[in-house]
Amino acid sequence: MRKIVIGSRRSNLALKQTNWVREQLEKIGGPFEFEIKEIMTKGDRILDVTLSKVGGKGLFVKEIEQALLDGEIDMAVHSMKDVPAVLPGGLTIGSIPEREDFRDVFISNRHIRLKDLPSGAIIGTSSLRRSAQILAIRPDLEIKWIRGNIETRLSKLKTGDYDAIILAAAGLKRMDWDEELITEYLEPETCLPAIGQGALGIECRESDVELLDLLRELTCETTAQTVEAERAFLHKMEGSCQVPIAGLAKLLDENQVQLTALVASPDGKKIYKETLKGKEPKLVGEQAASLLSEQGAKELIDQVREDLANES
Ligand SMILES: NCc1[nH]cc(CCC(=O)O)c1CC(=O)O
Repeated sequence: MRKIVIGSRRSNLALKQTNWVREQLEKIGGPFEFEIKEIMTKGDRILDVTLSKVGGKGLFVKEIEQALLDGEIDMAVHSMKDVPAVLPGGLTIGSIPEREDFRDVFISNRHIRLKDLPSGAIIGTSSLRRSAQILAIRPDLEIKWIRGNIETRLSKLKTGDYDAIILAAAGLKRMDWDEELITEYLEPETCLPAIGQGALGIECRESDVELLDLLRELTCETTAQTVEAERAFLHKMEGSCQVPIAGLAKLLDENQVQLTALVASPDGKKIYKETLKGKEPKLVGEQAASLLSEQGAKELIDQVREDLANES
């Protein structure tokens, strides 16, 4: 009997996701037992700085990856949208289970839909991707940064600093809070989701063949292929969370993958967006990146990078 140690962030959502994966693996069975080890990451500790300024979403993942490399844990369950485009050497995503809802949602105590908000209303988000796309359709709204896990954000909404907040449907659905809170789903035409949004990824050591065999059983091929296209775009675009970047792929009947990819200026005034399809997910992602780059997205990204370098 091998004991497999699963590393997890301490947030309720992370633990919920990790426990779900554990249950699925236990159902598959085999000579394994599982233990969950909680890890406090830097991203969880630093709550007072804009996320993009302190090194981005990768913060949540880095320390867990180090624990994998050190052999302290054997696997970790991530939200794919938090996983940087490039993994450290020696690690791999062993499984991508079936995707939850990929959409963002609108949550407010006073208003039902985004379009109901009066001019000057304050939206809470710490995502450049969300703020750029919302400002593109509602330049009259105000964006105010908000940090913390889902519970923290919901309580900040209650205390009245914000008229509405935007969250991912997937997190709320996994917590079973969707029915009670969601009054509007933002379709991808309005707010294209983050790359990998709604999908989980299970990371482990490349050399752990035994575990990889087990994890493969939990993979959803459709999700894996669509997320591959999205992440190929992210990688080729050299995107970070310092630039509004979004992407959503779906599988068409003829076994083709169709990807909609977006890069925007932070104020939402300039939006590069294309939809393209092909048979090879990785290629489709890379083609999308080339196409948007040619149109001017590359300059936009370089400009943001330069501005950041000058700031610090
Ligand atoms: N940015 C944090 C984050 N990372 C993953 C999710 C949950 C949704 C998912 O699995 O994609 C969330 C919360 C949110 O954006 O509302």
